[in-house]
Amino acid sequence: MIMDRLYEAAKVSPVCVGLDTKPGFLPGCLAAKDWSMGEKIAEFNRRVIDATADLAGCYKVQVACYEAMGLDGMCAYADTVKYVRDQGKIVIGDCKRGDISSTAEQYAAGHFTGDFEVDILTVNAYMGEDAASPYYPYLKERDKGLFVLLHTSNPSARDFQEQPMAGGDLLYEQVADAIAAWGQSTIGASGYSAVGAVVGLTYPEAFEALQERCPATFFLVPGYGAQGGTGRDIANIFRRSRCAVINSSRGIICGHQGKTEGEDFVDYIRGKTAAMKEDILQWL
Ligand SMILES: O=C(O)c1cc(=O)[nH]c(=O)n1[C@@H]1O[C@H](COP(=O)(O)O)[C@@H](O)[C@H]1O
Repeated sequence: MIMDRLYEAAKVSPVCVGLDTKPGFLPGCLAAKDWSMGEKIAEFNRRVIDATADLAGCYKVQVACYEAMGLDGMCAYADTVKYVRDQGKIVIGDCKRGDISSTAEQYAAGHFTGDFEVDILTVNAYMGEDAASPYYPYLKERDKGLFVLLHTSNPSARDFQEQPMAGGDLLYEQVADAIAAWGQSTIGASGYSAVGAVVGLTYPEAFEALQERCPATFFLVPGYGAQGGTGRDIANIFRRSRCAVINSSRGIICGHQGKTEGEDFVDYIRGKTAAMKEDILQWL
């Protein structure tokens, strides 16, 4: 089961390297190549993956960065997710899809099979369960997983997600219970279900309460680094349970900026990945 694999990988390293690769992040040595932008970005990603594979628990590829470049960018996306899987590593497609069921069925087919096949997909289920259920058949039949948006990392997360509901719970607390229920029939040997949740590291108190409330939910936790989260923010949770992977994108893949334009750019990116792993594990 995919969350069992992710849990085992995360015990070795909870670092999720975020491949939110934008043209401005390329070092001069790649930017100068006589290739399409998509080809340069795919090569950058391959080199980052090669340089960090022994330090990273998994990778997350943010589709927006590739969609913004049109067909050339989507070829880079396809190349990148395939390359991660070919290395035997787990890849999360960060697409945050959410739509009525007949459309969600198409998103599920598009991201769990074919050119864009990933292991785990981020989905937005604030439309309700029928925005998530079309993905369920793939969880058991193709060993796929979901990370459902729960309490996001952005400052405006409070606008709606923290609104009180009739029974006294906040909206995101009700969503947490729903995510736990949706995953109930897919709980694997590690005790986690194939339906995980996204919780921002920028709200550590909410995260601690959610972990206690949902012990069978595995978490994708963005917000480390560029958004201000640190290893200390996850320490209390990781002392109880290794129930999460922590994503950093800009904080890792921009590690070379201002330092080098040369082929050694990967050394800086590797250094950032190692430092993040150490920063998280030092508290355990
Ligand atoms: O689903 C996500 O990964 C996500 C959810 C969330 O609440 N906040 C959040 O930042 N993300 C994603 O995590 C990544 C964070 O990037 P950095 O801030 O550069 O580390 C981006 O790909 C975001 O789209």
